[in-house]
Amino acid sequence: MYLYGASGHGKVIVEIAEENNINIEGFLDEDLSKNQLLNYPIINELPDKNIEVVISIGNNQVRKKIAEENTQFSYLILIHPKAVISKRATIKEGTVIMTGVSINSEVKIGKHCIINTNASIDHDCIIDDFAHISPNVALAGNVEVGEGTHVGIGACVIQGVRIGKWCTIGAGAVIIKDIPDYAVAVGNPAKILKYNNI
Ligand SMILES: CC(=O)SCCNC(=O)CCNC(=O)[C@H](O)C(C)(C)COP(=O)(O)OP(=O)(O)OC[C@H]1O[C@@H](n2cnc3c(N)ncnc32)[C@H](O)[C@@H]1OP(=O)(O)O
Repeated sequence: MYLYGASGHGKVIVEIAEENNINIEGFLDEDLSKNQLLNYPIINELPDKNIEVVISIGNNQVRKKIAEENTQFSYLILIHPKAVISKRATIKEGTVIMTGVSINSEVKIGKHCIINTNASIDHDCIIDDFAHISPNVALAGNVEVGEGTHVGIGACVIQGVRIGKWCTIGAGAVIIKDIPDYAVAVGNPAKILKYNNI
């Protein structure tokens, strides 16, 4: 498999693939100044054929653009062996799940999401495509997170809350009511700071 994006996030994903004994051919990256990361080669030309890929870029908008522009690839799901995932959860292609994550019953996770280190996602949550749930986030039961939304490190969300699409939830925020599309919300209890211009 190849990782698209020779980045710090890519280093974490390499180690998930290694833990799963998946053969890593190298990174794909358009930056010609890069030629190696963690002893894996970086290939600057994008293959125009069906290869197995995970997009290892943290920016949700960029991840979406790359996925939409490169439909010739087969996108893998990568799950760290030390994540605990309900057999009733569903996870779509391109999504990566880091170490220490807990995902409970009937959670639905879309495509090309990042579920980062030690995040806790409780029963019946729905995470839409291209979302990023940062390290140590806690989502209570029945929370919805819209497409492309970034939930910042250590945030927590009470049960039943709906967070819209392309929102940014600040580090450590406590979300106790619904958040509209594109909002940037911070604090405890969280308040809307501004709106993302997407
Ligand atoms: C493995 C990994 O690395 S995963 C990556 C994880 N990264 C994150 O979780 C980052 C999350 N990002 C944040 O929390 C950011 O601070 C953001 C996106 C919420 C805001 O960033 P910016 O738009 O640059 O806002 P800026 O820094 O100018 O702050 C604006 C105001 O909001 C306040 N503020 C910013 N972030 C927070 C926060 N998380 N909680 C409370 N207040 C905050 C600032 O103090 C400032 O207040 P002031 O105007 O009274 O001085």
